[in-house]
Amino acid sequence: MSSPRRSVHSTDPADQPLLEVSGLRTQFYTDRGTVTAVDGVDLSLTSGEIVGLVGESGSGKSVLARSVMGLVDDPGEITDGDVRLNDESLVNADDERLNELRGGTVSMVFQDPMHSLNPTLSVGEQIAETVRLNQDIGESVSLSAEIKRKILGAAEDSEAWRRAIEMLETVQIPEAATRADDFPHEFSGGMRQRAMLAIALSCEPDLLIADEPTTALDVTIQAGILDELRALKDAFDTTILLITHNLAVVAETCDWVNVMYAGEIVERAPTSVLFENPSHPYTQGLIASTPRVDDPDAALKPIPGSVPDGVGEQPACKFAKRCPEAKPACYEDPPTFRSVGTDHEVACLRRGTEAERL
Ligand SMILES: Nc1ncnc2c1ncn2[C@@H]1O[C@H](COP(=O)(O)OP(=O)(O)OP(=O)(O)O)[C@@H](O)[C@H]1O
Ligand code: NI
Repeated sequence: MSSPRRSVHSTDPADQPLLEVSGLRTQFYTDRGTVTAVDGVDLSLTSGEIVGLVGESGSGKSVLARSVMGLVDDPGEITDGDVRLNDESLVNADDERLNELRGGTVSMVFQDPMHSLNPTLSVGEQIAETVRLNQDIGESVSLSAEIKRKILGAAEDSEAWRRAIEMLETVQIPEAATRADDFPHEFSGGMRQRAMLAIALSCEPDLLIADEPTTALDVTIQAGILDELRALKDAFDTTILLITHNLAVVAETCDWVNVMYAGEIVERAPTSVLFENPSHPYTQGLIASTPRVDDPDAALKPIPGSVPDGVGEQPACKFAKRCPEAKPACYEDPPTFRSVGTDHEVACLRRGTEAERL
């Protein structure tokens, strides 16, 4: 659904985005100094959209995702800005509330599946557990989960187990009924990633954050998972934030794309617009450095240099040092977003209307 971007300032509740990230800054206090991994990000997701977040390794995609979930690793913290889900602040929410939301409304597939599965429980049991928790949260406010489990006992357990197998089938684990008894170490990397997705989907979340959900998978299974994400969106109006450095995955799956560089969003547009008319020199560089599906033999032009590490002073435009179009002003004047087409915004002094453009 490529609905036009809705105004953040609209007073119509139907126009409110599901997720609204504003001015978000996340920093880590390390021996090297303070690392600013997310540096003033604004992001808005409307119900039923699949929104892509792309950028080179180290650009801050995972930290942004973890910040939204309230799961920033030590020694990091959110130092500025807000994350609002259905207009409720998550930055100010307590752990109890965050846990409640993470079990149902929001769920995340982490980039590192081995560290997010419990090694001591079978894969099926872990999915069944999520199903049970989700039912408890969804159905009962008066009865504690513990009591409810005792009363409902085996019947609910077998229902949760059946659902767990169904979810493993959904993410294309072969012989799901047998493999459900396996422990995470008995799964391949790709299967673990799919198991993580099964757990995330079994919450039937309103918002799914999927961090590189297909990276370890072969192309056929990758396509199946992407189909699954689209089907999920259609069936439940699930909003998905899809993080990847694979532009082909974005092109195929997302309604919108946000391009992230050194902790900042530098360009956003509907997917087709972004690929037909990339504007930011960084986006243009990313596309030129990626193999083309339609012309796999075309010469690739890597972007020279690398993503800054987020420590110390940066030029006003953090891409300036690597940018083929940089002018002295790019080092001095911070770029703000400019419109370069319908729903198409870019943070670059060298873009915009003739009057704006450097
Ligand atoms: N726990 C941490 N402590 C210190 N710095 C961190 C920590 N986690 C992330 N960072 C730093 O934050 C920056 C952004 O990292 P992040 O993992 O978000 O990048 P990414 O875009 O997800 O990259 P990739 O595509 O490789 O997954 C990097 O400079 C990284 O070193
Ligand atoms: Ni990452």
